[in-house]
Formats: sequence, structure tokens, C-alpha cells
Amino acid sequence: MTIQWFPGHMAKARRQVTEKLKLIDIVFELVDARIPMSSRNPMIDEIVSSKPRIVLLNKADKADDAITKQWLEFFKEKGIHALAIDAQTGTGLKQITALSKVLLKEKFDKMAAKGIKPRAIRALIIGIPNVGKSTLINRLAKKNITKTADRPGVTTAQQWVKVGQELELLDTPGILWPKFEDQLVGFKLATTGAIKDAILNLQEVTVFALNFLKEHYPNRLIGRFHLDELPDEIVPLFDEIGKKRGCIMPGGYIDYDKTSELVLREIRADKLGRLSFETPKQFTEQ
Ligand SMILES: Nc1nc2c(ncn2[C@@H]2O[C@H](COP(=O)(O)OP(=O)(O)OP(=O)(O)O)[C@@H](O)[C@H]2O)c(=O)[nH]1
Repeated sequence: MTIQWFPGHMAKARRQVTEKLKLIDIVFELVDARIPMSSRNPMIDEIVSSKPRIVLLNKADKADDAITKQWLEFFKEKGIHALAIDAQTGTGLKQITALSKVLLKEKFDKMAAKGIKPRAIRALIIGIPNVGKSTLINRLAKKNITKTADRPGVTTAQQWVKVGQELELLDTPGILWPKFEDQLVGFKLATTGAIKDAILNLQEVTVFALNFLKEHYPNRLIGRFHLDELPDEIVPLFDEIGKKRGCIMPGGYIDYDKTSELVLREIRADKLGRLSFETPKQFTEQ
């Protein structure tokens, strides 16, 4: 889905999420495990402050395992509940219901004490575009989408997705905008494929990605592109990759656009292995 985030659209998105929050007990905030901070909405803490929340580090299958573990520790230290998942294959999804039950035990115990009939936990999935919200809902839903328009306070028909006996999800997730006014965040979103290539300059995105890989995963770069050595400067690195892959224009010049497309395509397709593009350390040292 392509969304142009003008101020009016942001206000509308926020309003829609706030409306949905009234219907649920808990929020599942989906982020990209490769860039857990850059793939969050900048105002999320304020927007969902009224509800318990679990941060789900999705696409963990594409992220660097060691860094994902650091992120889980980072969130834990901040008192934020977080789980690593892979919505596509379903890895880690069982923990979601289990943790939700723990977090909502007090609320549900109180409801039971008041004689309120037991019901499933109601949850809302929230995240920026392309982070895997629909994939997660479909994966959890299997074929259990039920139409239930008879909830008190629900004016428009809400579809609920049953996840076993104990959990129900609103079938339309909350979509919020990323923190795209920060250039570095934009580069990270573009590198992981979260925003369309047409939005940012492809060569600039690739310069970011290559510099990051040079610093954090030098051997992956050398191995993937069969480099004899890793040049210190970015232009010779671009040239080297372009030459090795035949991205050459008439006259023998390196085709930087083609090289950029190739590098980004291979990063996104995990051809350089599982990569994370930010670490907790970068956020604790600030
Ligand atoms: N490898 C991997 N890919 C995933 C995972 N979850 C989602 N994807 C892929 O990520 C892409 C985006 O997933 P969607 O479920 O459409 O994302 P969304 O958040 O619903 O996107 P919008 O509709 O734009 O808001 C799709 O190509 C999915 O197949 C995951 O855990 N691992």
C-alpha cells in the first residue's frame, strides 16, 4: 500500500487508531526486527498510552539473530514487553497469546470478580506500512474471521479474527506513519524495502547501505561480491561491485543506478545473509 502522509492524513490515521483503541484490551505494535526504532511511529507511546502493549519484532527471520537478542534485552530494560516473530512462517506467534494473558490477568480477574462473563482478549495490531500487519493477521486468523457487529458501542461493523479460544484481533490493523523526516531513518526504511524506491534517491540509499555493511558486515560484502579487498572509499567500492556484476555503460563507465538497484535487491532478498541495520547501542549512547 502506498500512503502519502500529509498532515491531514496523519491526523486521520491517528483518529482511526484512537477509535479502535476503545474496542480492545491490548495493542500489538509491529516493528521491523532489522530496524526496530526506525520502523516505529514517532508518537506511538503517546498514542497508545492508555493500553497495555507488546512490541513484536517482525521479520526476525531476516534480521541478525545476535542483534535481535540485544533488542529484546533493550526493550526489557525499558520495561517494554517485546517478542521476536516471523509472521510469514508463524515462528514465535504462540508466545503472543501467552504473554497477553499474563499482562491482562489482573483486568480479567477483576472482570470475573464483578461477575462479567469471561470473553476472549481483544487486540489491535498497529504498525507503519509494509511491516507485516496483514501477514500477521492472516497467519493468526487461519480461517477464523468472524463478523461480529453486535458489540456494544460498535457502530460500524467490525470484523474480528479469532485466534484460538482466548484471543480476538480487529481484522483491520492500525496504520501509522514512520519517522521519515529524519534522513537516516529514511535510508534505513528504504534499504529494508519499507518505502518505495521512488521516494528517495536510490544511489544515496545505496551509499548508506554500503557504508553500513562496510562497517558492520565487511566479510559479507567481500564474500557476496567476490571483492579482493574492501576499498576505504565508497566510490571505489561502488566501482568494484559494478565491475564484478557487469553494470557497465557504453564507454566503460560504471552504471551507478543499475549497481544501486542490484545491491539493494540483493540485501532485501537476504543474499548477504541476515542483516540488522540498527543496534540498541546506537540508541543508548545518544
Ligand atoms: N521474511 C518475512 N517477510 C514478511 C514477514 N511478515 C511480512 N512479510 C512480508 O512483508 C511484506 C509486507 O507485508 P504486509 O503484511 O503486506 O504488510 P502490512 O503491514 O500489512 O502493509 P500495509 O498494507 O502496507 O500497511 C510482504 O511481502 C510479506 O510477505 C516476516 O515475518 N518475514
